[in-house]
Amino acid sequence: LHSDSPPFLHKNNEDVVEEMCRNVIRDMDTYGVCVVDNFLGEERGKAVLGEVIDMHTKGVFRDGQLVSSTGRHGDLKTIRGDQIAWIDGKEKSCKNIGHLISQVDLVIMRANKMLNNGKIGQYNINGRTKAMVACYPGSGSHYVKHVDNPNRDGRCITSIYYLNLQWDVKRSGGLLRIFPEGSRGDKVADIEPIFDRLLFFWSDRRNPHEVQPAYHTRYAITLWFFDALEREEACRRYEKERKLQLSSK
Ligand SMILES: COc1ccc2cc(-c3cnc(C(=O)NCC(=O)O)c(O)c3)ccc2c1
Ligand SMILES: [Mn+2]
Repeated sequence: LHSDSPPFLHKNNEDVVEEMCRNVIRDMDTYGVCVVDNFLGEERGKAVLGEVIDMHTKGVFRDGQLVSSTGRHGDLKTIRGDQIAWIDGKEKSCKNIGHLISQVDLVIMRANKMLNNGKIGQYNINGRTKAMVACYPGSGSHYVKHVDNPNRDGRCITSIYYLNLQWDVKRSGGLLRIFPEGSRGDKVADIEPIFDRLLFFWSDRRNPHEVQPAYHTRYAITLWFFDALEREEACRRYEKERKLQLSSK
């Protein structure tokens, strides 16, 4: 699952990107999950972290809070404790986040071209969401087991870049646990949200996952990549539902 990538300075070297793409394709085909460590290198990684911390300090994050009153006494149990901000990477105060996004794009679009005549895992990736910068505040915030794309909304790959220096799961929690489908609970993928780690996994029901309670501030940047066909069908469905709702008013 782990493929160490060489230091950043060679990153733009064609055959290094090529090699990384082959690892991503191999791991996605074999496990549906892929981890690339030292993705940007320490200097660039810290520059991205600096921009995220600045955003947090400026109060840019909004509660991603989804709550449900599941407790008997109607107490509100949080489903999701993260705070989020959407970034397209062109903002002048986010040029390092913008560079991270372009590097992840490079890997995904190259992988998309390389195998299965222009598809990765039978997908044809033609777009993505903006970057979701997420902060789990250290107060035991967590995210219950969920599937990112349970109903074919077009997202096929979840890509998460972690920013947490000297993160120790034993002390700080915040482990991402993926329960790959058909693993009958005995095989899980435990991903520590460590600094400069890039993670890919299929966004659909193949990868239910949870974020275990975090006891220190935990930062991550997520991009979801779209499969052209699934996205087009989802938008068509959405358009039809919208028209139905409008006509029934
Ligand atoms: C309707 O608007 C929104 C806006 C943002 C949303 C973000 C998530 C989400 C999904 N997954 C994770 C996750 O699995 N993180 C794993 C990790 O950090 O290691 C996460 O942090 C956040 C879900 C629904 C949303 C709906
Ligand atoms: Mn998720």
